[in-house]
Amino acid sequence: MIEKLKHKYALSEKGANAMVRAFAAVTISNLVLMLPVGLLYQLASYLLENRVPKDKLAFFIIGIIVTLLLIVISTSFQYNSTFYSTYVESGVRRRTLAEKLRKLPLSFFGKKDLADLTNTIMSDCALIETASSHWIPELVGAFISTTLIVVGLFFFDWRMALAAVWVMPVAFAIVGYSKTVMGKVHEKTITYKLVCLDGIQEGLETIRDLRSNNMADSYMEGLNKKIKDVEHHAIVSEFANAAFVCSAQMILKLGIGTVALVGSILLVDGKISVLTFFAFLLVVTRMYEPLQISLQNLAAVISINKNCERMDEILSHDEQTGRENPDNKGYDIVFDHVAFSYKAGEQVLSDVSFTAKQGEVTALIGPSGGGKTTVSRLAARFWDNDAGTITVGGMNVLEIDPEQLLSLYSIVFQDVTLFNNTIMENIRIGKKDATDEEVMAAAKLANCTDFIEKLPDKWDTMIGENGSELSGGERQRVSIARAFLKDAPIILMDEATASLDVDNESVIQESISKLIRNKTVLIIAHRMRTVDGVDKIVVLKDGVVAEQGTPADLKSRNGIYKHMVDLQLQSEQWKYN
Ligand SMILES: Nc1ncnc2c1ncn2[C@@H]1O[C@H](COP(=O)(O)OP(=O)(O)OP(=O)(O)O)[C@@H](O)[C@H]1O
Repeated sequence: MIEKLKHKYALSEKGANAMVRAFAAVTISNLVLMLPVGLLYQLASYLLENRVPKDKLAFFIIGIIVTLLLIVISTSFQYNSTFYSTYVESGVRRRTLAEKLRKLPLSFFGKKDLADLTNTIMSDCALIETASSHWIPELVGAFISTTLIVVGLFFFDWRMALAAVWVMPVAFAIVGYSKTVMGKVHEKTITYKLVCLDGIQEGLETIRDLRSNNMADSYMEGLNKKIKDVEHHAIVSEFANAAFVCSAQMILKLGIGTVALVGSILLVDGKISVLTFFAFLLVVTRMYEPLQISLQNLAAVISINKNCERMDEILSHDEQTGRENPDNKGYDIVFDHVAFSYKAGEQVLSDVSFTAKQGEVTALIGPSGGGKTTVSRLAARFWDNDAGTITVGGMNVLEIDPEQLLSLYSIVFQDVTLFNNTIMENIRIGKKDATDEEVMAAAKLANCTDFIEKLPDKWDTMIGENGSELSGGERQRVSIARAFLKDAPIILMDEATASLDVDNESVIQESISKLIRNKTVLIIAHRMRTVDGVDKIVVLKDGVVAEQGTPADLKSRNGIYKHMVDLQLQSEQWKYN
C-alpha cells in the first residue's frame, strides 16, 4: 500500500507513512465521536424507567469528561497526522519536482510548454496538497470507521442495520460511476485552463510586438474567448459534479427514512424495544455525516486523477544521467556520423562529422536552419544525439553527467538570460564561488565596467526581470563577462558580438582573443567577416557537413562559403535610399 500511495500521490516514504497514520487518525476520531451516542443510549435506558440511579451519576460525569478528553486527543492526533505532515510533505514534493526538472533533458521541455509546467508545479501540487490533507484521509477514515460501526449494528439488530446500510453502496456506486464522465470533463477543464494560461503568458511576453503591430485588440478578443471557455466549462464541470454528488447524498439521507419506517413497523410488532429504535435513530444521524462529506471527497479524489498523472509523468520521466568523473584527455570535440531529430520523423542532422581541435577556433556557418545551433546544443548535451558519437577529449558526452560536462563549457548565447538580481550576482553566475574582485575583473575584460559604474547602485543595482533595465549590448557584455569568469576550457559562442556597437565590439573582440587562447572554441557565425581569421570552418547545410576546411581552402573551392562571403560583401554595399 505504501508503494502505491507513493506512486499515485507523488509522496516520499515518510509522506506515505504519514498518510496511513492519517487514515488511522480519522478512523479513531470518527469512532470517538460515536461515544456520546453510547452515553445518550445509556441515559435514555434509565430515563425510560423514569429514574437515573444516584450511583450512576458519577459514571455519566466521568463518561462525559473522558469522552471530551478523547475527542480533544483524537482531534489533535488527526490534526497532526493530516495537516502538519501534509504541509511538510508538500514542501518535499515541490523540492523533488524541482530537483527532477533540473535533471530532465531539454527535449522534455520542448514537448511541454511553460504554462503547463508552471501549472503542474503550482496548481497540481496545491490540489494534491488539499487531497492529502483533507479528501483522502477523510474518505478512507470514514470508510473504515463506518464499516466498523455497521458491523456493530448488525450484531445489535440485523434488520435495522440493513435498513440503515442499504443506501451506502448505492450512494457510492453513483459517485463511482461518475468516474468515467467526470474524468473526461476534468481533462477538458485542464486543457481549457492551460490554453488560457498559455494565452495570458504569450500575451504578456509579446505585448511589445502586439502593440507595435496594432494587434492588441484582436489578441484580447482571442484571449477573452479562451477565458470564456474556461468559465463556461467550469460551470458545466461543477454542475455535472453536483448532479452526481447531490443525488448520492440524497440517497444517503433516505437511510434515516428507512430506519424510521422499518423501526416503527418492528416496534409496533413488538420485535424491537423503544430503546433499540432510539439507538438506531441516534447512530444513523451521526453515522451518515462523515459519509456525506466522503461522497464529496470521493468525487474530488476522482477528479484529481488527471493532475496526479501529470505529476507522475514528470517524476517518472527518464533523467539524463552519466558518470560523475570526467576522464577526458584534452578538449578536442569530435562529431562522428552524428544524427539527430527534435521530433520523430523530422531529421535535423543526418550525418555530421568534424573535429573542433583544442587551441583552434572552429566556426559553424551555413544557411539558416542548417543545424548550427543544434550541433552546439548536442556538444554540450542539452539534447542527446540519436546516432553516431560526440566525444570531448575521447570521452563520449552521453556517458557523462550533464552538470559535470557543462563545467567544461563557457557558453555565450545570443539570447542572454539574466535574473532579477544585482548586476554583480548576474555575472557571478559564471562561477558561484568567485570573489567580488574576480567578478569585477571579468566584467572589465568584457567592457562592462563603464556602464555598471553609471547604474544607480553601481554593482548592487537590481537589473529587473530578465535584465529588462539593460540594453541589448549591455546584456550581451554581461553574458561575455560570465564566460570570462568561468574561464572553462571549451567555449561555445553564438555570434557573441552581434548586438554590440562598433566601439564595444572592437574592445570585446580583443578580450575574446585573450579568452579563447589555448581553448577549444566553437562559434556559430552569421557574419563572414568575423570568420576570416578562424582555424577551421564547418559549413552545415540541410543537416550535413557540406564543406569543411580553412577559410583559404574554402574560398579557393568556390562552394557555399565562397558564395556566402560574396553575398555578404554585396549586402554590405546596401544603403537605405
Ligand atoms: N527545439 C526545437 N524543436 C523542434 N525543432 C527545432 C528546435 N530547434 C530547432 N529546430 C529545427 O531544427 C532545424 C535546425 O535548426 P538550428 O537552430 O539548429 O539551425 P541554425 O543553422 O542554427 O539556424 P539559424 O542560423 O537560423 O539560427 C530547423 O529546421 C529548426 O526549425
